[in-house]
Amino acid sequence: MNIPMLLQRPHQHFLKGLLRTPFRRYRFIFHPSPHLGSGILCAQLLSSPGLHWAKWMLPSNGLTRKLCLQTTLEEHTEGLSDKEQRLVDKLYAGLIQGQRACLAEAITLVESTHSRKKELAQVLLQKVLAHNREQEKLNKGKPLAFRVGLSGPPGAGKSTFIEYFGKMLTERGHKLSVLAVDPSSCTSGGSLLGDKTRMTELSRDMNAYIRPSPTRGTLGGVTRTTNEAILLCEGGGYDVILVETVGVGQSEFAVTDMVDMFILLLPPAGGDELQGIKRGIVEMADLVAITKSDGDLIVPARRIQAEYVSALKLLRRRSGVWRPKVIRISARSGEGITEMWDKMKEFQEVMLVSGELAAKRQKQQKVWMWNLIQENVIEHFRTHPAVREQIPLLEKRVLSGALSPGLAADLLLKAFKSRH
Ligand SMILES: Nc1nc2c(ncn2[C@@H]2O[C@H](COP(=O)(O)OP(=O)(O)OP(=O)(O)O)[C@@H](O)[C@H]2O)c(=O)[nH]1
Repeated sequence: MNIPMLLQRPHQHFLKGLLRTPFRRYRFIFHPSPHLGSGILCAQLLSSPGLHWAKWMLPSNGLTRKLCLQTTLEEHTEGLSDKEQRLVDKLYAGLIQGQRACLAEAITLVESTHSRKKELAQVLLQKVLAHNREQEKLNKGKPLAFRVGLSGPPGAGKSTFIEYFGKMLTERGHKLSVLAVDPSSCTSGGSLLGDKTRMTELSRDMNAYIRPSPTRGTLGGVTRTTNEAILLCEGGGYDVILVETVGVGQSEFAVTDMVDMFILLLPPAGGDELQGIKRGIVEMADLVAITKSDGDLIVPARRIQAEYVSALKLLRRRSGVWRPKVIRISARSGEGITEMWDKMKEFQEVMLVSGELAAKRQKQQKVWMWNLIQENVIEHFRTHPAVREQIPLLEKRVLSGALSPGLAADLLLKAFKSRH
């Protein structure tokens, strides 16, 4: 049902009352008078928990804008069929009881590109988030899981390390989940990262959950689903979450925005082999571990360690309480791995006590939100009818040099704004 409404300044108190009513089933069309404080109104509308659909009539030029499409858990739940409700309830119950099959199905739901499934995933996520918040309160505000990013060039020894490290953690009573981010799998359609065959023993361990990278979507899409998968794993009681990424491209940078601690694994190899490692990513590392420090490789491992110790000294400090460390490990002999875990726990502790961890997570939430907005806005722009039809021609003219890129961008933006 559509309910047209004229709002004027004296009616603001009426609006406040209205915002408290359960008007989920209605559609509201607001006609504010020109002098009405529209900013205040917008803010009130957007913060209204039940608002599902509203149209904003701009009286000056008659333009109709969809002001907001804000959906809430309550509304989603209301709109679910019995079958959908049963699915969400089943996944939620199974997930928080620690059933791996339910966690796997929940992550598949989050990764789905089907619009209805995406909605169901959001309902489930909201429930899991509420559960996680509750648990965190019981945990005296301490985060439920230690989120660790792990990156390194191909062949650095990541999977061998995860297998050893993961077994050590589960033997100590931890629950570990390994999530992979590999944007190359989006184009190639297949991924080895996080592949169970790479970590045969760990994948059989009931206290470990290994999830390969989704093979569809953009890097933005993959990071979104990985972020959501982290929350689901936390709901499932996993207290250590490793996010593994291959050391090429932008994926490691994306991962640093999802985790509490970022670890770089480097093989004891010369400069040539390490060229694939972007300098910037070394700067992001909280811990650098030189792998394969055993047998004949101990000597080169020591050399690389010394090189990185000096290199890190020159870098600007990112934390007031933690200095990045460089250690040597071997997943074959096990050397250095217990010490590595000790260092990781030390990092977590100092970051927690100093408040840097909470600040970092807050900042990450904001980055995550803006990344999603950025991706959606660009998509919206590209698919806008007025823009879409002009893109091929303008691109051609830019390529031939007949039009400057700046002017082409201006023209497209103008087309976007004029028929928005
Ligand atoms: N000597 C020695 N060799 C190792 C160690 N860890 C891994 N390797 C070897 O290094 C090679 C690469 O190891 P992986 O664990 O597959 O490396 P990765 O980084 O997962 O490689 P990608 O799957 O290509 O990303 C294998 O041949 C391993 O046997 C170690 O601690 N010591």
